[in-house]
Amino acid sequence: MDMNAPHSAPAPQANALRLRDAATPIVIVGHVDHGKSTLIGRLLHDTGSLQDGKLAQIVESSRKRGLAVEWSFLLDSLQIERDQGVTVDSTRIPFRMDGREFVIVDAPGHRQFLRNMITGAADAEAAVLVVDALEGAQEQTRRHAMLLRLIGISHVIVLMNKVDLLGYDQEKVAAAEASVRALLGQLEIPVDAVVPASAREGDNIAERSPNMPWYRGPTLTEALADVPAPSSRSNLAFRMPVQDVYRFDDVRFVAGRVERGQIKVGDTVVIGAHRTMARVAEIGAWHAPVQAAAIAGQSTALRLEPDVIPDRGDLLHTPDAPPLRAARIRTRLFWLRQEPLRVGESFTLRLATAEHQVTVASIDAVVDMDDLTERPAQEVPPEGIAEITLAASEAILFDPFSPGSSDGRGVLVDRLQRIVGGAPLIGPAELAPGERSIHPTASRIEASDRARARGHEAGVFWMTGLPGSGKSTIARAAETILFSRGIDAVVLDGDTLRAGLCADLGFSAEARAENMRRAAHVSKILSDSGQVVIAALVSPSAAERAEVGRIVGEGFAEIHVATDLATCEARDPKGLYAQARVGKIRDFTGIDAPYDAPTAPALSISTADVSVEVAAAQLADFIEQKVRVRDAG
Ligand SMILES: Nc1ncnc2c1ncn2[C@@H]1O[C@H](COP(=O)(O)OS(=O)(=O)O)[C@@H](OP(=O)(O)O)[C@H]1O
Ligand SMILES: Nc1ncnc2c1ncn2[C@@H]1O[C@H](COP(=O)(O)OP(=O)(O)O)[C@@H](O)[C@H]1O
Repeated sequence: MDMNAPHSAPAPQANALRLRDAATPIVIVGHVDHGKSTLIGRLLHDTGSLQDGKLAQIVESSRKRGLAVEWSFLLDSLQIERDQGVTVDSTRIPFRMDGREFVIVDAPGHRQFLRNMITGAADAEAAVLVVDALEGAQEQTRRHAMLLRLIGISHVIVLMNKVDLLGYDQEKVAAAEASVRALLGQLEIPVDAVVPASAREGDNIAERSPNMPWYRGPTLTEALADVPAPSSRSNLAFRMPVQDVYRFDDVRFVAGRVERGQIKVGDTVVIGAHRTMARVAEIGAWHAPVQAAAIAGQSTALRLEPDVIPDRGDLLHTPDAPPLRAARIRTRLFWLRQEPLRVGESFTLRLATAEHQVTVASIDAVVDMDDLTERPAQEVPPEGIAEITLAASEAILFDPFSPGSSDGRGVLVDRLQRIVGGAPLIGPAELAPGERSIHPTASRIEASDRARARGHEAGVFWMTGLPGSGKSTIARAAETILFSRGIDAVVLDGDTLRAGLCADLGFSAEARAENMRRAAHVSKILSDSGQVVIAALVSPSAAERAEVGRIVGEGFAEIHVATDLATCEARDPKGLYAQARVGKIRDFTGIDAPYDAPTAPALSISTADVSVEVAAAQLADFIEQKVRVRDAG
């Protein structure tokens, strides 16, 4: 049954609603070459979990012939199977131990690891941190350990690997263990067990090693067996995100996975978004034994009375312990995009089966990956970690992020459906004194669709130059030329803005910065709506112009109207230079206020050397070449 098909007609298979025990996801991490792959191969073999009989045979026959088994080859074979699409799930390797199911979340590279961890592919309950006993903790050991802490993995088992190379020497192993414990202690990561082992030789993996009689602690599999199973979440308050609603013979079933708690026939549930109440009349009971209850980790289907119809994404909960409800949410962000994140950007927040439109209302702190301290910042750097506030246009139901569970594990998705960040939700965002609760909305229209409709892309062409350099004159002339070529540009002129929007501002450095900030935001709004913007402001400070570039983002181009001071002063179209020279006007740019010329403008026009017509044509040509949508054919 396609669980993603909306309200699909029934084609029930007997196992569609088969209730199964939840597997315990574990993630295996560690510095490259410290033995991760070998460990996975060994663990699968020693627990008899190699489903592919051939692989097991190869292992056995090479052992019988006295050949060393390269355990990591096992993993490579699995990888090849996955590449060929043989294995359905590309990141999860199941294995069983004493009747209990585990899933190894295979995360080859660092990036992949991070992505898997935070997208919820790895609801990892526990992590095995593999450390080469010879080399001790390395840079990646440290980074992975920090991520485990930030992600909130609650059970960490350290596998001190390759102790055969230390001759199983108790003292040497103890020294290596002490250094790893010191590192994890520094990072305040509690450790369930430190297991001295050799994945290659099989010491202390599934079998107690005869080579280390001095070791009294658990083997790796014993340590894993101590990790609480996900079903222990069945004692928490009931939550079931609605995956879909199915109809069978006019009977409707609400399908989903019980994330926490349990539900029995006869219980009352609340359908989160609308706060409607209903009674559970039946639990997943066709082509399968009738269930009286469903518990955390099970996929199930409920028949409700009255027959209410929740939407995909609604959260079912019990009335006594409701989830939090907030439209502003403090979020820990694992940012995956290659460009920085800035305030005002909008995304889809995916939370279990729900999707909400959210905007980044503030960036509250960025985590320094070297020492885990938090500091204020304007933006989140590529692949950075931060605390941000997300604002939605409606209240979102959620339980705060809790390690090892699916609670509050949000993911940010951009307009192209790319996952750009993991966003564990921490709690409702308190408004700081004086702060207003704002919930910006984002357009649903794609920039590419606007460009197609208008015949050109958007852009912000920011002209800077001394008073009288010719900014306004050229901007207006270029506007006319562009219009005749089918490009509708809008001119934001300093003098014009100052007559209205910025009428309250003077010419101090602060007032100019504010003037530019406003003009930048207006430019941004206009260009987001597909407009070509020509801004003509003195904008004397290079730092403030850089800030404008940040506000506008993509499509910003700095244009220097590089007319020299003498020429501007000679022109003095408004007589302001003359007044500034005699002190009637103070802080006049070029006379008694500074002007930082751009060092690398996208275009430079010196009107001292060319006519208005030529200068305007230069500008219009430049803009047209930047924004014109080229025919694909
Ligand atoms: N003290 C002082 N310094 C600079 N300019 C002055 C000043 N006082 C008035 N004017 C007139 O205001 C226009 C500059 O406004 P802007 O908004 O472009 O300036 S800024 O970017 O905020 O620096 C500028 O217009 P343009 O000549 O079109 O540049 C001036 O005519
Ligand atoms: N090549 C040229 N380009 C632009 N302006 C010129 C040129 N030659 C002379 N001027 C004159 O210089 C003055 C420029 O003033 P303005 O456009 O208001 O400058 P700004 O907006 O930079 O203060 C106008 O009076 C304009 O007629």
